[in-house]
Amino acid sequence: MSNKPKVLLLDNIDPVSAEILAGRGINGELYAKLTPAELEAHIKDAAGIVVRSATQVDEALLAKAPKLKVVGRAGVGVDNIDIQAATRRGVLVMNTPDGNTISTAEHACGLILSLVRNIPNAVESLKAGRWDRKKYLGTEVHGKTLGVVGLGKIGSGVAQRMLAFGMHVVGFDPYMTNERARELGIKLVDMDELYASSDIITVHTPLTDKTRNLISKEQAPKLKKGVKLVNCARGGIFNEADLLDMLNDGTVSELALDVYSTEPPTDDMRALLEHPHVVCTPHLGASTEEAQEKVAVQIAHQLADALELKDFKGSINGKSIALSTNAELQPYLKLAEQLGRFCIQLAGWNVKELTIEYTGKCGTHAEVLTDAFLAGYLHQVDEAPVNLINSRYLADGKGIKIREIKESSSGTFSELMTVHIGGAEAFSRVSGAVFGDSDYRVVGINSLQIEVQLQGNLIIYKNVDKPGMLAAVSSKLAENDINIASLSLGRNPANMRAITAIAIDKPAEKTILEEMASVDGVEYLTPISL
Ligand SMILES: NC(=O)C1=CN([C@@H]2O[C@H](COP(=O)(O)OP(=O)(O)OC[C@H]3O[C@@H](n4cnc5c(N)ncnc54)[C@H](O)[C@@H]3O)[C@@H](O)[C@H]2O)C=CC1
Ligand SMILES: O=C(O)CCC(=O)C(=O)O
Repeated sequence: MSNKPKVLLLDNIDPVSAEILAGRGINGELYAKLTPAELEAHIKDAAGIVVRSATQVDEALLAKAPKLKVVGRAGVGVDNIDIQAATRRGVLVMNTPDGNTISTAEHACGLILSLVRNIPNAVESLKAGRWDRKKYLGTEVHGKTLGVVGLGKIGSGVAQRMLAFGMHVVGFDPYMTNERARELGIKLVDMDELYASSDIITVHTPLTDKTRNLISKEQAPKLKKGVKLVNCARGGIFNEADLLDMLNDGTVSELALDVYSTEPPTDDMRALLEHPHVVCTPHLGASTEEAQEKVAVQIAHQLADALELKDFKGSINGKSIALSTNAELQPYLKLAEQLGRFCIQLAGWNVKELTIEYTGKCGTHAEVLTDAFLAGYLHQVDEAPVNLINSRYLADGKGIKIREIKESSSGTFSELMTVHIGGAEAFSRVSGAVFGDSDYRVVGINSLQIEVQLQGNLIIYKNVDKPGMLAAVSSKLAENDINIASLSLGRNPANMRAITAIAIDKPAEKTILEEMASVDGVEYLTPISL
């Protein structure tokens, strides 16, 4: 059996993806269509899976894929992937945001032209032996107003193309600046103005709570009578149940759909699809040779890069993971993770608030460093694996409140990470720093200076600061043949308390730790293994 990582390439992905993966030492297995049972069998040992829109990557499927690291979408929309479930499981989800832009924009324009010139109906009529020239009198788009909702890659592309046809283009997109709109020749308007002024409305947004039912009976009074509608984005942006009535009462004169809230559309959609003023295509926006090759090439490279932990382009649920390959960050990522491992063992599970204070330049990357800290902090959590993708999500699920503070550099250390542990019994603050390239140390616990390397087996205890303490505690190690590798002690004369960190050559058994903890004056003792 090959020990190369295996990636399932589903939904008729262009075979070029398998060739690219093979060149990167990855087994890409191409399957046009799998039954649920076959998919379950194949996904068991897969490190990656690439889909288009047909395969539903849901919680149930992810649960059957213990080795899965990456889900790749050869396309834009990820609505067939349960991002939350993937994030929870630490599985990276990535898409290819621009590989099919041109094809989809061209398809939307094709639909617009099909509508205004009755092309599909006219073709069908002629093929049926009729010569209906009068019936298929059309209209020009020149001089008419096109309303584009969603001025991202595809929406802007449609606008540009239809401007070339002489249309006026108005658009709505909360994230589009006036300056960029002006450059494109689009007039930015609010939705009410877009509804009121558009002869044709085309939508190019994702399906979200804000875009669902963007056009339904409710908007009818706002629309230009006989408006033409195009949806080449996602089913559900138009209220499908209302569209038939809106066509029948003349609110909408022509409708073009490429996408449906259920794909393939269910039987209750038949009346709408068969309506003479409806042009419909079976989700063909991205179905061109060029787009399919582009997305297959892009996703294969992206997936191979991610599996090699080289780059995370196109990642959707791994904001910080994209940064994690930054060479300068590596020592701080390691420090953060080791500090996380240290803190959870020091403070236990009752912590409900963690404040992470970044001193110096490392604060620029506070977000990814906190994710790394949390990955270390939650490393013992049973929902393996915990990584930069799901660590914050898991912390949230455990009700742990996370705060970040960024300070400019001050004091002894120019770069310092300090963790304030809310609700911990004995140890409420831990500071760590990087020495050289790869020497990670705790440099303070509570308000005391202490220096211990974040590696191997440690014992940390708090004690009354009185003569003979160290000898009494360390003798228990000597009696059990455990060598001390290093030792650091911080004292607070004001309250006569000290904290001691001992690095030992091998782990101490529970009975030895109990003996140490029972020494008179030891108030709290905990082993730490890193
Ligand atoms: N029919 C097909 O085969 C294809 C469909 N698509 C779909 O087309 C849509 C657009 O894709 P792209 O342009 O690549 O994405 P994009 O991310 O570049 O653009 C989406 C735009 O929608 C805007 N937007 C989000 N919420 C909005 C709202 N409430 N009102 C107005 N604008 C809003 C965003 O600001 C963004 O500019 C997506 O839904 C995608 O899944 C994409 C490729 C192929
Ligand atoms: O893979 C396809 O053909 C669907 C494309 C699509 O809808 C998308 O990329 O969002």
